[in-house]
Amino acid sequence: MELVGKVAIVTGAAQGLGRAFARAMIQRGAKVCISDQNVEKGNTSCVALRKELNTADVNFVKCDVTQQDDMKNMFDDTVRRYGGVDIVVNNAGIMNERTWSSCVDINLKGVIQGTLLALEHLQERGGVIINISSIAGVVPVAGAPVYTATKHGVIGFTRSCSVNPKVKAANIRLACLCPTFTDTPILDMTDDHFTSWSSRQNLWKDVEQLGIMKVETVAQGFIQLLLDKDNNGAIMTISPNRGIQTKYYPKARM
Ligand SMILES: NC(=O)C1=CN([C@@H]2O[C@H](COP(=O)(O)OP(=O)(O)OC[C@H]3O[C@@H](n4cnc5c(N)ncnc54)[C@H](O)[C@@H]3O)[C@@H](O)[C@H]2O)C=CC1
Ligand SMILES: CC/C=C\C[C@H](O)C(=O)/C=C/C=C/C=C\C=C\[C@@H](O)C/C=C\CCC(=O)O
Repeated sequence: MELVGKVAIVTGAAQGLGRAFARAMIQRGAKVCISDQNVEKGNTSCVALRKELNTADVNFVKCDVTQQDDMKNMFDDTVRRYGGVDIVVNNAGIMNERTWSSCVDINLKGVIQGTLLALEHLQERGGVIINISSIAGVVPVAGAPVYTATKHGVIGFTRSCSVNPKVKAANIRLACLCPTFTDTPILDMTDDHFTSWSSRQNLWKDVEQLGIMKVETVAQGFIQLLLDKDNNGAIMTISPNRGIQTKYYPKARM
């Protein structure tokens, strides 16, 4: 029960990896706010987690990460309910090369907004910010250039925040999680998600090459990243062929 007394927020947690991250933290004693733009799925998942884990320490808040008011309300509601925040997981993300501007709004700007609000809320008692990137944040992906740009941006932003002296002085830690393909609805992509300069077929070749991991496998890596107290600025990749690898980039030259 390593997270007893801790309060966590997870965005995009109505399903998929976000719900798995929330479950794993609740199982370790944390009180968790799950948020999502999908109210129906969010409420259903909240009820299911309460029943499955026999706890009342999970609540759902509607939050579209592209809406600043929603984001602020998510934090304020959590502080009102649980007295503070210790862990913020900026997880919400989509794969859509056609509506590429909304992909940037959700996958990158949403993570930036969530991180900036988290830094404000964690200043007093410190804490951890885990931003969900992807292996597409580390390697080029011909089939999904916009998605890849957002995930590269998440890593650059997170690492830059991690080397800020103010962040270290406030006892705040930031890290990125970079899994490869994992069995969630995001994989239910169709050709409508792509343009002539991206390709579902091309991306699916990568799926076939890399394989598809179970959500539980990625959640194990997430918990390992969360509980490692000395990994500020770390990038954790998780893949079928190389397992969990944590990388530390050279410190920035000031
Ligand atoms: N499943 C995979 O193969 C991989 C996923 N990822 C990343 O993991 C994160 C979670 O993805 P999955 O669980 O796989 O996808 P998913 O599609 O199962 O879940 C994404 C969740 O985000 C929510 N969401 C979408 N737009 C939102 C918005 N504007 N505001 C708030 N919530 C919103 C959706 O309603 C959904 O519940 C994403 O950032 C994704 O890029 C990274 C590597 C691999
Ligand atoms: C359906 C798309 C949904 C989500 C995409 C997700 O973020 C994702 O995992 C994307 C992966 C894209 C991979 C593309 C190319 C892979 C190239 C290979 O060379 C493998 C690269 C690195 C492997 C790293 C390892 O540890 O094995």
